[in-house]
Amino acid sequence: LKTRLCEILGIEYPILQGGMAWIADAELAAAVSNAGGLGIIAGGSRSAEELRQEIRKCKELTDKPFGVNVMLMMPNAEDIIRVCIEEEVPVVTTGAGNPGKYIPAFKEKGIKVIPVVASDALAKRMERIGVDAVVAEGMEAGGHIGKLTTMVLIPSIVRAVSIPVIAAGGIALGEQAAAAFALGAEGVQVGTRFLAAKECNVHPKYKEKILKARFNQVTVTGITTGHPVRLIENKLTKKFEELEFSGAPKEELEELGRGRLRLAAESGDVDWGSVMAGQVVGYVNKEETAEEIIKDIMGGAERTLKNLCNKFFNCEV
Ligand SMILES: O=C(O)COc1ccc(-c2c[nH]c(CNC(=O)Nc3ncc(Sc4ccccn4)s3)n2)cc1
Repeated sequence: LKTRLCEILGIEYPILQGGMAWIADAELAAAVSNAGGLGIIAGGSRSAEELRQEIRKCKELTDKPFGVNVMLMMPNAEDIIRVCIEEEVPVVTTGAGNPGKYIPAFKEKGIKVIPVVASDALAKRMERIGVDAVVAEGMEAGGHIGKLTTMVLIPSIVRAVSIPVIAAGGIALGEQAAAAFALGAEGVQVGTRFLAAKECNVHPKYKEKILKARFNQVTVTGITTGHPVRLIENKLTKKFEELEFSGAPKEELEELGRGRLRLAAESGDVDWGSVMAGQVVGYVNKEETAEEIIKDIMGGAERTLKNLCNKFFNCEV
């Protein structure tokens, strides 16, 4: 199963691993890239120099393309971007903001840029300034989420631009990837399922929560603050919901949420940390290698699309 994205990024399968802050490091990214996808190192949770070391480590672990995810709202975003350019990172994905002013510097170095877009207006602006593809993330995703589901969001972004659209949010199985391709996506970005990869170095207690979580244990906090976050329910979410529905001021709620992802991902405090995860967490029940995950998703997507063709149109593929 090949799409334009494979040629543009030089990857075998049109599948990206989400550059999840505090979770995605060089080891996970290299394993995903070695298995034919695009591994992505989180830039949103490191100093510029720590990122430089992570990039160099990734280059030792794989000679395939890999990416760095830049969280544009981070205070050190410009330093992170400077290191990506100096280290000639093959691909940069960006989140939580408009990377417009950095595009010329990336393009001058031949660095591919793939922003997450929050609307078709932003998608059109990004295409006009020359980004290589866009990620459209549905609210099934873990972490900070938007308003629209993948099923609703993807066709609108596909119609808005002619560059490849990568679907994110609610994709962990081959059938879900096939559905994204049916909606017009030319790639998928997977987060939650790679959290449970053998090569993912998130704290074991976080990984255990992912493997045991059921669909009805995923909740969203912060809807009233305007910064909704999807995560697995625990003591923190119950405390947050109490405060939220007792009319606590927005600042108090935001303060409660600060630094909690690191607490869960690094220190393994899964009671009072933010155990961010997407709605698909109920399907993620065993630890597998990045290669097993990629082969399962891409193999499943191909099988699903071929079965649909045979079942509905009698074609013999
Ligand atoms: O028009 C504009 O300028 C605004 O543009 C945008 C606005 C929002 C977005 C956006 C929404 N979602 C995403 C990508 N998804 C995410 O970024 N999901 C996240 N989950 C947990 C996170 S934890 C964290 C780590 C470091 C700093 C802050 N938070 S980030 N980007 C993209 C562009």
